[in-house]
Amino acid sequence: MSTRIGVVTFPGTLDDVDAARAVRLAGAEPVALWHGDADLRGVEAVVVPGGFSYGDYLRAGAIARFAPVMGEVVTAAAGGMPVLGICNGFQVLCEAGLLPGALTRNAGLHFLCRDQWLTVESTATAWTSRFEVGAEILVPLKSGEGRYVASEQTLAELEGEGRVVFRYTGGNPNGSLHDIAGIASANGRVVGLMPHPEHATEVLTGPTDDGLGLFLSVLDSVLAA
Ligand SMILES: NC(=O)CC[C@H](N)C(=O)O
Repeated sequence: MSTRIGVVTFPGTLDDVDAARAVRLAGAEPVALWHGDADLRGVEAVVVPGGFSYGDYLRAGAIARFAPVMGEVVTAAAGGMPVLGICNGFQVLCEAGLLPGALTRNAGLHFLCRDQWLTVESTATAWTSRFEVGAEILVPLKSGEGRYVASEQTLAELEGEGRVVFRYTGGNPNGSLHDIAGIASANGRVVGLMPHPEHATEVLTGPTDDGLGLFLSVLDSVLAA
């Protein structure tokens, strides 16, 4: 029986179809999770995908964190379930308190849409174990509120505990502090990143298939649990 991985849909989510496809390409079974249902349907990991949940009103991710499904995601994460937040999903995970810091307007105040090089800084997470530390990967970036900020103390903790998972390389596109593109929770089970690995799972449709490694990694972590 294949691993069941939930993919959350809020009003305004755009990237749930690609996230489900990435899950399927990795060999797992995607399970649709509706924002209004406080039910994770027996999944073993969750992806919170990108888009414009609730139209980015107030702040990107600020309303989505109150959706009934997010209460279940927070509880499951506390129990060690792997959770991946991509772009708007990363914003939602920060708003929900599963990851520290916040995503703010890009330094240039423009929405950016481009392919972006990242360095994998940590393989000690549920979502990056299949990579090599220092690997450079190319995946799409498309966001208006992608500038990662956090207090000096939080940044020092993230750096000191090896929880910066992805860093922008070849230029910082949005002014993120410490060039941070993605971070992990203290136990390495929850990861959020602004660029989109689910759009880079096959060379036919993405710039590379570099993003597939995240979806393959989580299968190892679920099997090992
Ligand atoms: N691609 C996305 O998920 C975009 C996230 C959010 N709407 C932003 O513009 O920052």
